[in-house]
Amino acid sequence: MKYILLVEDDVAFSEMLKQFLKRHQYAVDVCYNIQKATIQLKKENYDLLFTDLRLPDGDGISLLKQIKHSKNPIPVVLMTGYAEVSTAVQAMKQGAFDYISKPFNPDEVLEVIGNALEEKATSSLIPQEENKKEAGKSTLDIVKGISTASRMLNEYIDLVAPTNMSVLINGESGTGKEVVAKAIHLESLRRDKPFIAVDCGAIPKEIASSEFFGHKKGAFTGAENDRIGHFESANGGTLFLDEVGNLTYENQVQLLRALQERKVKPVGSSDEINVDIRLITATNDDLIRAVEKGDFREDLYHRLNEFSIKVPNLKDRHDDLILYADFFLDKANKQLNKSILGFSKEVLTIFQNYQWPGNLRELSNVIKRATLLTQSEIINVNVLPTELTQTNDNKVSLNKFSTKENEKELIINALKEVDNNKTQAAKLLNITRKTLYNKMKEYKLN
Ligand SMILES: Nc1ncnc2c1ncn2[C@@H]1O[C@H](COP(=O)(O)OP(=O)(O)OP(=O)(O)O)[C@@H](O)[C@H]1O
Repeated sequence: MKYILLVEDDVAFSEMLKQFLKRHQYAVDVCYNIQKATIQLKKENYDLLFTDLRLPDGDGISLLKQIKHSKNPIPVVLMTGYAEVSTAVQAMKQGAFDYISKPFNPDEVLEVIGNALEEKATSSLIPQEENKKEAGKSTLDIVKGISTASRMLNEYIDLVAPTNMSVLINGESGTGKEVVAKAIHLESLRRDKPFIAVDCGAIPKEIASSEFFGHKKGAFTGAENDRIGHFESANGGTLFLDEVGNLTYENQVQLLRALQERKVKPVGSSDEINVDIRLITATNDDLIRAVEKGDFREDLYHRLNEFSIKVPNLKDRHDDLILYADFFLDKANKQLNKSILGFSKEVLTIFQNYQWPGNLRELSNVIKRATLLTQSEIINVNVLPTELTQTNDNKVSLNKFSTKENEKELIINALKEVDNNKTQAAKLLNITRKTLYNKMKEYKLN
């Protein structure tokens, strides 16, 4: 199985190309800019680089130069627009294997890639076994996202992670608050120490102090053995308290004391234990309102909120949706031992119109269920739960998409909505940029 790095900033187009290549037995990773591609090239042994010439942070030729100067050069194929053909020819003089100008047809892509890989196989001195990769291999456990909201979130994570500051994570249910907390821990100096996650909403208030600070055998009825509390378990590492707004007033006082004194005393013990923990908390309540109402201690609130991070709702991460869908499909395929290739166009339209009240968790569940129910290669509308297909938004837009007469009107509306940005409009319409251009020409919308 040959392993291709695809570098293309048009998310919908790159996704389509990736699925197409996967269907033809290639393993593909996608990057959207040069910076990410440079990191990937250092990390993985690819057989081929397939890159757009124009990228948000430079041009594909700089990647070509890097590869030519590396120890194990691989073939590079460039994608170009019509107007860039002369640049592509220059690139070939600098060592690119070939270029392919957009719009291109699928057979052309397969032919150029096939030729480039064949050339590599005959000229390469590296034993082929070393280059073998598994289908769809991804080294990422989570999706970082490329939407503006995700970029800001990732920036905040990168900034605060190496510090020792307490972080309060806000966000609706299922947005990924725990994943953010884990990411902060893994990027911190405490990454080799424990990460202990505690759901405060699930702890009965009577046993909360024993849960947090531990207890001695016989401290209360039922305490049959010594027990270590979460603070001690997390010593040296990170303690993540989810649903922190659910703590009783009494538990809030105990928590504040432990944080201020950096010591805990197990229930029934007279000895104090020194603890060094970094605290990360999460809530989907409005803690400021809780403070105003007197339900949450203001001093504790400030102690927890040295830095705050808001995790965006899935509906506000529109540009990430396909990435997440693809990630959850790969995951479901592995868990259920299936090999479904992707989603039908209608399904992607429904995904993009739906509001996702349950956020990433809901998307993940919907895809897992659909993967289980699907018997063909592609996930179709019939395996989606009714709450997705019965919403007014989706009824209207699906009808509209399926009738030719409305197409022109839809394109005009989409272009208006995104200030004539063709890439964004194509994403909204769930068609490729090239199809959008063709349709605009057909309807004389230039
Ligand atoms: N960046 C990400 N990449 C991939 N999967 C993610 C990402 N963020 C969250 N998830 C997945 O989404 C689901 C919900 O995430 P998580 O449990 O972190 O949400 P939460 O906001 O803590 O939820 P709750 O408010 O219910 O506690 C999980 O299955 C998680 O693995």
